[in-house]
Amino acid sequence: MAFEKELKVAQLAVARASILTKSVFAEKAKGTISKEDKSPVTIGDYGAQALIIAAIKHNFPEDEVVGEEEASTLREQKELSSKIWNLVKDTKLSDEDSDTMLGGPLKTEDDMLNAIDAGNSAGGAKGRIWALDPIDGTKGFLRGGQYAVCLALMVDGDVKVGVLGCPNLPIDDSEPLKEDMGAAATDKEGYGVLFSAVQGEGARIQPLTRGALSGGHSISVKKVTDVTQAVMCESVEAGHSSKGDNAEIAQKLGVTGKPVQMDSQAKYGSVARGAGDIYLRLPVRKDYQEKIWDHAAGDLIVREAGGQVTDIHGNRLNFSIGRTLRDNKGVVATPANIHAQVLKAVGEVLSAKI
Ligand SMILES: Nc1ncnc2c1ncn2[C@@H]1O[C@H](COP(=O)(O)OS(=O)(=O)O)[C@@H](OP(=O)(O)O)[C@H]1O
Ligand SMILES: [Mg+2]
Repeated sequence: MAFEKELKVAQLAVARASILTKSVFAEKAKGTISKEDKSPVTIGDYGAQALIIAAIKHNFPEDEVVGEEEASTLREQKELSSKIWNLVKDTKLSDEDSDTMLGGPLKTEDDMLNAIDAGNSAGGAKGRIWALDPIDGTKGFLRGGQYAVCLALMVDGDVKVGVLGCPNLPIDDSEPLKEDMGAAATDKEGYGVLFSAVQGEGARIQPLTRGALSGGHSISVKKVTDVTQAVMCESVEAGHSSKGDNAEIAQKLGVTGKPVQMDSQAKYGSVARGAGDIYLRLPVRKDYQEKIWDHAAGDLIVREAGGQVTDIHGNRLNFSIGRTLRDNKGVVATPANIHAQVLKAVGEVLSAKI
């Protein structure tokens, strides 16, 4: 097996960071984090980034990380920083060996800030670079809906390992897809999954637990024989993907069901396990460049599960040119057997608008 250690570190680091995000949400639900704070997402984002980067740096000191956050403002906000530190220092997997593999707990608040700042890679086509989104789907996280802790390893610009922690997706693959499944406030029975993929070795899912991660099974996209029955997933925010274009494309394909709206890369995970079939991300603003941390893990997981992922022009997502996907526009993720058909409909609808 290739990238065995990288996969294990990524899975455990994402699981540990997911635990932190759940504690933050629980504090918010209890009212311990006051409303004026507006900071649950900041706390979760910074805390999860610190934990994951510390784990990467412990195991692979030479690797670079493209992380969504940086700590310069946090260094000036002492109160916020110590709040985050209080959570970070106490977040553990229940399995001691696993924590040890991640380098154990962080030692000082300064270590935490330095770990956050180590996510400053410019990305690119050379070497080993991790792409990290500590909380993707921030709005979903705040609502107790879908969000994801996302980590991918790129080698020379090619995604080799992808892991998505989705604390609020159901463990049961066959549960029909609906928005806001689960509640992040608790370790609710039956919710929380970890998707992983290694290039060339398929995609897997396992329950996202506090203990050592084991078990699980391989997943694959659903082979859609009749596209009119396909389940489409789309962003919640109208500003992130055009709802109108999505509806027109659905109509062109004859899709009858309503699209399921969910935040974050949980959409990629859902397509990969066959709970959803088509994920379209249709540009709203011409100038917006998608960020690599919003797509790297999901792209690999869907492709390894038998799906195809391209932009709206049919080009593979290009993770090798920096922190953004500036060569691409939008995303079309589907089972391989319907990708050409969906892409054609996307092209027809979007070209009519230019
Ligand atoms: N204008 C525009 N167009 C496209 N995408 C944008 C745009 N603005 C932001 N973002 C990024 O969208 C990430 C969340 O994507 P989602 O698919 O989860 O969207 S949604 O929350 O369901 O609307 C979100 O990631 P998070 O910030 O981690 O939540 C952003 O990086
Ligand atoms: Mg994101």
